[in-house]
Amino acid sequence: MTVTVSTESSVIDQQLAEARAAIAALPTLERVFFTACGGSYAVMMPNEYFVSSRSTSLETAAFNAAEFTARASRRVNSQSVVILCSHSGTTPETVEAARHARAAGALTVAFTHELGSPLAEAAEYVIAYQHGEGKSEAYVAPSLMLRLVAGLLDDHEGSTHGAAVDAAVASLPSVVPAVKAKYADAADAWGFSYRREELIYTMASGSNYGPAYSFAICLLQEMQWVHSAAIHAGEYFHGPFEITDVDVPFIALLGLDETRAIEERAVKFLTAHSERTLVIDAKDFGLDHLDESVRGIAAHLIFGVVLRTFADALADHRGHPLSVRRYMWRMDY
Ligand SMILES: N[C@@H]1[C@@H](O)[C@H](O)[C@@H](COP(=O)(O)O)O[C@@H]1O
Repeated sequence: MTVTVSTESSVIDQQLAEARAAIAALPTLERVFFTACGGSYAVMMPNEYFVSSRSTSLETAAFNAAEFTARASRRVNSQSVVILCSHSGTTPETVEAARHARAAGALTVAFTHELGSPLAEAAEYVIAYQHGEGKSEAYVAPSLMLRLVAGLLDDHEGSTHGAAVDAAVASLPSVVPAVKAKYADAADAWGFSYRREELIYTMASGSNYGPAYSFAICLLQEMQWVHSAAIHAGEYFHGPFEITDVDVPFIALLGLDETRAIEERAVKFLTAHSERTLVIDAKDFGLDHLDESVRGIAAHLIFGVVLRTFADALADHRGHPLSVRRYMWRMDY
């Protein structure tokens, strides 16, 4: 059995504080870019939503790392922060994006599980998040990135997101086990019922699009070899709703952020025309204790956990472990 050793939480707190202080010390900050690949890119999406919907002065964008480098935007410069993420720290596109951003004069902050990895070497600041056995839900990549971004906004604009986000993240170690237990039976029943399904779509908007995207491309396509696509709930009525039918499976997310009405409109149509829709509503996550100002942006942290519970159940009933790959990491590509 592989034992995954994670960095101590006190060390991670120090890394987070150092990265935040370095960003605050920039003479001018105009832009925050987020870039990564695959599941790590999906982690970026809610953070781009957070900056975009809350900031009064900063430009922001999230890119696949290969495209970030290929675009070679001249707006990536000394007035920019570039936040990167790679679990392994070895994904070549993400390492290259860090080198590119640094050469362009941007401040680079990398989230990775692997200290000493090429990405950790390439970036100026590194936050080594926890993963695997013994991890704390407060110290995984999505939680830490949200804390960094809230702190960045507070430092730059005098906002007060940090305390509420920190409190939300600190509550995760108690919220997550309860949520997992709550969905265990539903996930098992869904996994059994959908075990022979060849195609399952996902749908969401706003800060929850990232988890929907990650479930479609990482868990269904990569890890289960099930056809899928993440459909933006606002885009649903502009093409995708034509494939809706009684027997076409969807997982539709209802979040708590400003875009919930967009998701509700799509779910209303979907459930009227399909008998195979699983709706996961963040109102059922038990997040009422969180400050209302951050409940919406915190919900994606729980969607990730809940969707993983469904993926574990599906993998179990399909007899197809989530670790199996045909091509990834097995050959040159
Ligand atoms: N599901 C993801 C993939 O989408 C990603 O390509 C890969 C490398 O990612 P990272 O750069 O985070 O190591 O890891 C995971 O398996």
